[in-house]
Amino acid sequence: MRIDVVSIFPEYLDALGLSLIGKARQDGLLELNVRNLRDFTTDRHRTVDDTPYGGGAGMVMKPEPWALALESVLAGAGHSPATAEATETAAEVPEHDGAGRPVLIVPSPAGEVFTQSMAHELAGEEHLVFACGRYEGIDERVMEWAAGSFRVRPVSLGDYVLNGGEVAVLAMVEAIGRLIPGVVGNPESLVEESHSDGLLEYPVYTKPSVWRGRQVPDVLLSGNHARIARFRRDEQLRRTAERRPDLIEALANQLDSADRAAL
Ligand SMILES: NC(=S)c1ccno1
Repeated sequence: MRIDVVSIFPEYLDALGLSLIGKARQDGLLELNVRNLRDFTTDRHRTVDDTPYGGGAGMVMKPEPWALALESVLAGAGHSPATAEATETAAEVPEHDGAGRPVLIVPSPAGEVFTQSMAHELAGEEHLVFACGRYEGIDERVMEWAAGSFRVRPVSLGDYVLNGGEVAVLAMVEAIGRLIPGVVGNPESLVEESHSDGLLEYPVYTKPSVWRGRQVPDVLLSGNHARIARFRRDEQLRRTAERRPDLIEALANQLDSADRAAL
């Protein structure tokens, strides 16, 4: 997978050189390129923002530096940018082109919510591009223009506001990157995770069996795999009902009688 990121704070993404994602890059499983949006400005002050039309507080990111930066991303990946005249909106781009176009992910509180399911979906893509907005956001015409060459997806980590998209990109690249085959040493560890089956994960324990007077649940020391599996499923259900009742609602018709007994 190829990932391109455009930001006015490229050093924010340095953390993606560490740990599993860093190793995946060294192993050639993941290519990551970071561009500084200011390198695509033309004035002495490398200006990337201006006042909003219609008034209001804050500043808006200018469209032209973004278009130049995204055209550089396309060129770097061997794509030819669609001309602005060729397509006014994504709707005008033939569907079969969609599969070939990179996904442009724009972190925004106004986006669709990022989920584990979306992470799996995006982990199957060949080329992801992340546009890190700052200030009050990016001129909307950039997303309209980009739809001619990208599948544009505004995405939110959750219902809160950050100062920019960089922190969201760190989270999404980690969530997506770890799902790429070969990145996580033991793929089995990806199976029983929170949200992998629609439930929160069960509690985990390790040695010593008694720690500061607290005993590991006996069933986990029993060696009875059926009982252990039932205990873990019950803990998942209990935790999910307690912390995320919305997820239980979504699974209501999939729970069997043993599951319901745990709630
Ligand atoms: N909630 C998200 S992803 C965000 C991006 C910028 N501000 O908030």
